[in-house]
Amino acid sequence: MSQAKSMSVREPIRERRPQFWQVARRCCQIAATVDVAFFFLFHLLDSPILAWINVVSVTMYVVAYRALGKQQNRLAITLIWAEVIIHAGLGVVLIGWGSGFHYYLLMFIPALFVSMRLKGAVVALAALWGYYVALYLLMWFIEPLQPIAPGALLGVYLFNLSVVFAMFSYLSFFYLTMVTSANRKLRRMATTDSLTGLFNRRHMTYLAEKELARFRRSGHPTAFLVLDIDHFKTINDQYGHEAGDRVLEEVAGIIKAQLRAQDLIARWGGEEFLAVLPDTQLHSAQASAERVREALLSHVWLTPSGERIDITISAGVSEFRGEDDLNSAINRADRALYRSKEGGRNRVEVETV
Ligand SMILES: Nc1nc2c(ncn2[C@@H]2O[C@H](COP(=O)(O)OP(=O)(O)OP(=O)(O)O)[C@@H](O)[C@H]2O)c(=O)[nH]1
Repeated sequence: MSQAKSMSVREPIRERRPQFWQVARRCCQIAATVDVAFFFLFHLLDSPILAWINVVSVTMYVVAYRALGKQQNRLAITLIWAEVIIHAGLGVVLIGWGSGFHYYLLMFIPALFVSMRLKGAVVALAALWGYYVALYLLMWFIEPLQPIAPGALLGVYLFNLSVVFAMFSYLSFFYLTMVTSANRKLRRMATTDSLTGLFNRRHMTYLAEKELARFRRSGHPTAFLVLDIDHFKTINDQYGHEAGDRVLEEVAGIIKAQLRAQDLIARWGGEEFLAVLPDTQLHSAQASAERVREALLSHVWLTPSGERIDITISAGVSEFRGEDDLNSAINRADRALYRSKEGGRNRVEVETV
């Protein structure tokens, strides 16, 4: 029962959005620095209460910063919330709405959605809105308790506005960077094979179809190589799956190194690779396949335990023909590959009919 319960415990917030807590830590540093500036500013403006409030604020940010470092996120976020809400409220009540202290409350809007689940964020947002409006209405009915000179008020307003602008810009830039890198990662995951880094089958099919369309338009020759590691099962069986994986990675690297930058290379199946060679005639493609075969043959292959092993590859070569669809061109390369295997492996065969 207790185990079932612990299995259903929700994932801690930090693990869901680690970058958010990183930026929250940075915000604690910035906010504490701003509060130190406020301490001196309000002393100069002869507002000791507002000045000493900042000592409390800095202490709260320091504790929140340390709590974030220890992954005590709930404590940290409570402290940050309390600091901003009380500080903004006191600032407005003591020197007026014109101080611009209320702008700091708005900074919570994006942070709420990133740090909470949707339902909690909506409730907190409603509460924040209520507090903001209540503060505004309150200042309609009362005068500031510790007014400062109009020039000083303008200075405080401009300072607050500038800090909020700077912090929003920082947060926006941070989110933009995060989204861009997440998109890049997703695209990479959707198009590449995670083990070898080559294109995956789905993306290769898309790219090869595009090459086929280009071939139909321009008639430029386009060749196919299907490459298959020989007796790969034995490597797995004798040295383990992990050793097999390392071989796949290295073979992928060698194929890539031997072909041109514009050639498209994919992991087509378990130990099978497909390369599409644009603007390449059959005999050149055959020479490329031979180059790959020889490079693999002359490479020194070592197992994780340092044992030397032989790795060879067989290949089949074909090219697009006028009436082709993608499958028929690949099938011809496959048949040529089959002849390589039948003929003793470690060979390159070219399509016949
Ligand atoms: N380590 C590892 N092995 C894989 C992976 N994908 C497929 N395989 C293995 O690749 C082996 C392919 O075996 P077979 O199809 O019999 O081919 P082969 O042993 O290379 O024999 P020939 O192709 O006839 O020379 C199988 O044992 C699969 O389990 C992978 O991602 N990692």
